[in-house]
Amino acid sequence: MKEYWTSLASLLGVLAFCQTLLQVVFPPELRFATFKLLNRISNWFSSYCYFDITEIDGVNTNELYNAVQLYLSSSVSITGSRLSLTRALNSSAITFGLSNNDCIVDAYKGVTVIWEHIVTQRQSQTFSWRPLPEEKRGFTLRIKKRDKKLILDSYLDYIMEKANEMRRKNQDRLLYTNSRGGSLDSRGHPWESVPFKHPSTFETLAMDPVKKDEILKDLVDFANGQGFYQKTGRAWKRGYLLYGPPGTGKSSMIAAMANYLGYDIYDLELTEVHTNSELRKLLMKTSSKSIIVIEDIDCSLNLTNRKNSSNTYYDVGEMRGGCVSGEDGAGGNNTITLSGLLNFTDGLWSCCGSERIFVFTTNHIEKLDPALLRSGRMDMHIYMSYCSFPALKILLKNYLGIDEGDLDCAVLKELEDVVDKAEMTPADVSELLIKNRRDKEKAARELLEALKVMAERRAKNAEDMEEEEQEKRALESPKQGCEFQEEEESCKEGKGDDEKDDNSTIEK
Ligand SMILES: Nc1ncnc2c1ncn2[C@@H]1O[C@H](COP(=O)(O)OP(=O)(O)OP(=O)(O)O)[C@@H](O)[C@H]1O
Repeated sequence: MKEYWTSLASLLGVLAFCQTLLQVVFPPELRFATFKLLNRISNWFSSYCYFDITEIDGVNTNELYNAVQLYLSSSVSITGSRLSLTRALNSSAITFGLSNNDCIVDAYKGVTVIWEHIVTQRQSQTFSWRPLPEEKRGFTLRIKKRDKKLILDSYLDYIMEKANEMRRKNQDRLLYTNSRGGSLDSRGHPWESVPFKHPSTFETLAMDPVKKDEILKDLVDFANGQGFYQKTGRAWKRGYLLYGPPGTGKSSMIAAMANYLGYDIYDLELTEVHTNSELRKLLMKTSSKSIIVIEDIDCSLNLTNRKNSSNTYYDVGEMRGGCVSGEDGAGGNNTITLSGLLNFTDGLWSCCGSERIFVFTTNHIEKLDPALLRSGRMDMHIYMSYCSFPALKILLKNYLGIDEGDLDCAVLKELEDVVDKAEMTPADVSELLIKNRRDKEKAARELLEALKVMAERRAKNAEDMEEEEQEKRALESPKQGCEFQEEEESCKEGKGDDEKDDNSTIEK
């Protein structure tokens, strides 16, 4: 036993001597360099390479980290055995996350990669304008060296794209409004937001399917068009003008667009904006991937003023019951000019974000200034029409669960014959269907009756108007009779043109 202790003491003595010798021969700097060299040599021979993606890049949040976290959450939920669960503000979905220092395997185009979530304590709080989290989090991506090109060229982009898609699906939309008369909230923000839960979608929207498809394709092209807009040097934005009678689904269309693309909505109340510069500030505080809406643009701005005035300014004071103010070429007091509004959608300021859609709605397109309608201003003019037969079939399906085949052929034919003549809005048709939704037969019958009554009333009105016109003409001098006849004919021609326009979606 004594011998054993003596040998151990000698061994420790030798070790202490070797350590001292090592300290003398290899000072700490040299040791560090040697360690690095060995590391490099081992990396040289290793077939793997590593990428670190930290949560905070300097002081900014690293978007790639968030994207990886979200992307991995879908596979983690299936394969992981220990998960971290989170639910973001305004989100209706729970996100699964990789636990601290856990690994997960992913595959992309036949290549296997390994993700490790690394969490360490932050050493010291370096000075920064915002406090950093106590934990330092990051992902390490381990891949084979030969796959480096594929990973750098497309895998990371693929992750960003997938994450954006998931974010759009998970996140509830937000509806912003500026209806506080220009006042700012506690964060100095001019917009106030509430969760946007409008259930309208392109499936529930009652309109001609061909027109609907055209709009959907346009939206998809826009949302996927980053490359196109970059290549052509155009700002990544698109303008839609929705026009048509009240109750034809203009607001529902905006909600469907937002739900389809996963964009937030900024509902701009123009009557609450006093100057062009205020308008500009509001625009600057909107985010990308959003729809900026000005509803009833003809009521928000008195655009007809232009025709009566040599100055091209439009006073919103008048619409608010205020008084007309002086000229405001560059955004002076209490006026928004048409040029200010056009700058808002078209000018340099409109490009302070990207992927934005502008939607103007109006019940009276004829009241709008031609400058607003000119080619290039609003890319697509969409007429929201009275209920047509294809739209009626969608409403019957949505509200009553009735397919074309479920209805008596004779009833279907009658509905088809009468629906266009009735000029009933989808809103009115919906109301009728909701009222009798428990009894499908009765609902269809009553709808048919209502459509017939409306069609008769319209025909009678048209007849009365025609008679009135004729009486008026008869009262005029017989000398002018022939002139009137000519006018009438040209008038009829003009009307025909209008009707043709009304039934089409005009894309510029
Ligand atoms: N095309 C449509 N498809 C489906 N539902 C519709 C349609 N049009 C109207 N509706 C129904 O009528 C209601 C009112 O429609 P909406 O507010 O979208 O019309 P609008 O054209 O924006 O009217 P306004 O010009 O008065 O604002 C909607 O909530 C919806 O239920």
